[in-house]
Amino acid sequence: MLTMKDIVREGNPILRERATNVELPPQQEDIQIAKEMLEFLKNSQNPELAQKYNLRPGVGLACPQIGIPKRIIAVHTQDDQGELYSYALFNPKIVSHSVKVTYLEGGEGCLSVDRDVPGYVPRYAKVTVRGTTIKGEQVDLKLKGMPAIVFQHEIDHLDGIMFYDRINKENPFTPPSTVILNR
Ligand SMILES: Cc1nc(NNC(=O)[C@H](CC2CCCC2)CN(O)CO)c(F)c(N2CCN3CCOC[C@@H]3C2)n1
Ligand code: NI
Repeated sequence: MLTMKDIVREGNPILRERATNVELPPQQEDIQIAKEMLEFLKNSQNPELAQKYNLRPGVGLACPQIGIPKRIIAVHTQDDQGELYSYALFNPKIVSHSVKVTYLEGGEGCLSVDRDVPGYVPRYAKVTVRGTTIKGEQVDLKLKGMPAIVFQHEIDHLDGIMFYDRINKENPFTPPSTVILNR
């Protein structure tokens, strides 16, 4: 099982590289990686397991964060209606998005960043993400709210972008012109 020792931290150049597409249909090796990433997120949200294995809680994970530069992400989060979004996706990409942007009121963090970086991280309020599931099906996920933010954070990792790259340098708490999500 994946634990925090498997998570590379900022300073590792892999976090600044563009990850490569995986071969489709997904091969067993990549399916295994995707499953382990999703399992890590579930474990990290289980109080007993998180404490037992000293896991930082996570709702998303990108493959470069475990030292493998492949375009694989895992997301395990709920939206504000409490609906569960639990996906591992191969070669995900944003195929459309809203003009509107939103922010997590409390800012963002990252399992690869062992420090607080305050500030609003602008994200599209709505996105359609296209990718391939573990079953090999292509899906178009229409997302808003927390799931939309998580998928954008993870897809950024595949392009070597860290959340703090998007914080306004002059005024990190630039008043958002749109809805603010409560974390
Ligand atoms: C928002 C949040 N970010 C948590 N951590 N950071 C992460 O997931 C990073 C990715 C997220 C940072 C902002 C957007 C994506 C990891 N990243 O670096 C991957 O690239 C959380 F842990 C968390 N929640 C709320 C839901 N809760 C349910 C019960 O279990 C605990 C869990 C805690 N919400
Ligand atoms: Ni991250």
